[in-house]
Amino acid sequence: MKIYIRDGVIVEKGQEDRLVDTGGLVALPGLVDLHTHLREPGREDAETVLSGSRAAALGGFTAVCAMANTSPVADTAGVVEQVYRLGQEAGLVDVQPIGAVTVGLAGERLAELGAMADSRARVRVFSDDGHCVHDPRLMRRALEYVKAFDGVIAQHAEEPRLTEGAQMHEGTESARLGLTGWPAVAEESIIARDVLLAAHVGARLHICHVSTAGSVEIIRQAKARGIRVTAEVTPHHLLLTHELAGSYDPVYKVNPPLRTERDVNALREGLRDGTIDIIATDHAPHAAEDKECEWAYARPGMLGLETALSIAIHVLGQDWELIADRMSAAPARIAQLANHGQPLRPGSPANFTLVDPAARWTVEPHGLASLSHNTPYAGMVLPGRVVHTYLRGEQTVADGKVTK
Ligand SMILES: NC(=O)N[C@@H](CC(=O)O)C(=O)O
Repeated sequence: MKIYIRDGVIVEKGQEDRLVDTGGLVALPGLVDLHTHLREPGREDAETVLSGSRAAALGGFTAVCAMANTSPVADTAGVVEQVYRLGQEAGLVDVQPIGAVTVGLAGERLAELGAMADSRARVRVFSDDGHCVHDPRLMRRALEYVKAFDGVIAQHAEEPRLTEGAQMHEGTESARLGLTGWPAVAEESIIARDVLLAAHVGARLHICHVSTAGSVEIIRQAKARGIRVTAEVTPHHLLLTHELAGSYDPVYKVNPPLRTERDVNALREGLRDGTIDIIATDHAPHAAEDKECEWAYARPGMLGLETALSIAIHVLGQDWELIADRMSAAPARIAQLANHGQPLRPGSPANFTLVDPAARWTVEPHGLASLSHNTPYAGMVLPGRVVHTYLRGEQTVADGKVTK
């Protein structure tokens, strides 16, 4: 297949100023991640906008949405503009900042949602991720506010009173290990409440990192009723289960926690039938001091950007149409990123990635572009490798190496 490009846009044959021959590689629209932690400003030892952009490009992404739980929190126009500018300077993927819903993620007062929406960063997705917007009145107000510009509230669904002291999924394994559990109902009760609030307000709600079979069922029913809810699942919740906590290796500690095989199967089914709209990485880099310690003291979170596509291929098979929808078209639509997610045809921006489906590679934590090493896939042999990535016709990854 040949892709003809002019001024960063795909054109008809004969109009190009540049030609890319895909050879035997699979061409996918540039992947879009709705849930990335870039850690800048504040924890540049764990990740920066530049290092995270490198990891993203190597993973086949052309756009990432940067979560707001930085330090300072991205709760003002000033901070979201800073992150946006850093993304432009890195120039490897489009970095779209997510704004906090509440000031300082404290869950008490609404942040400057309108100012962030009107800023140069043009924020459309708001999230207190890492924290649940727990107060139902505040959640209602946030939904009402963003409805005016068809924005979306991305909820980290966790009833904090049910997860106090929680270290892992509440079930047979937590009982056996003697660790406090994070019950499925802590997630499901917030999702149930919030789909009703979204229905009441008529605004868009997005559920971050869905992890339980019960959550999938609530979202399925809400969609059947016409409620404007979308949902994401992470690669790790599609593959890994709670028994891994038995190793006491904190690389497996994550929020929400790894669940049961039954949950994994329900998440896969939900992703296939469209109940779950997208795969989002929840790329959560942590410095060694925060991760290479005892389980109880370790921060939750796992790397995801550089392995997401391979895990998707591993879980879904080489279903390129499904992968292109769940990892590019649908997340671009939810985040209102008009220049991403389009099919590769004349008129679309030349954002794409070329993948060798036959390649297998071994995950080496210190060989990744991320500044942190907390991948749960160390030593695993994964299918599918990103060979080249293009952003507006410019190569960001060439022969598996980032160009900047
Ligand atoms: N997903 C995670 O396990 N961690 C996230 C925040 C969070 O959701 O706790 C992080 O920022 O590290």
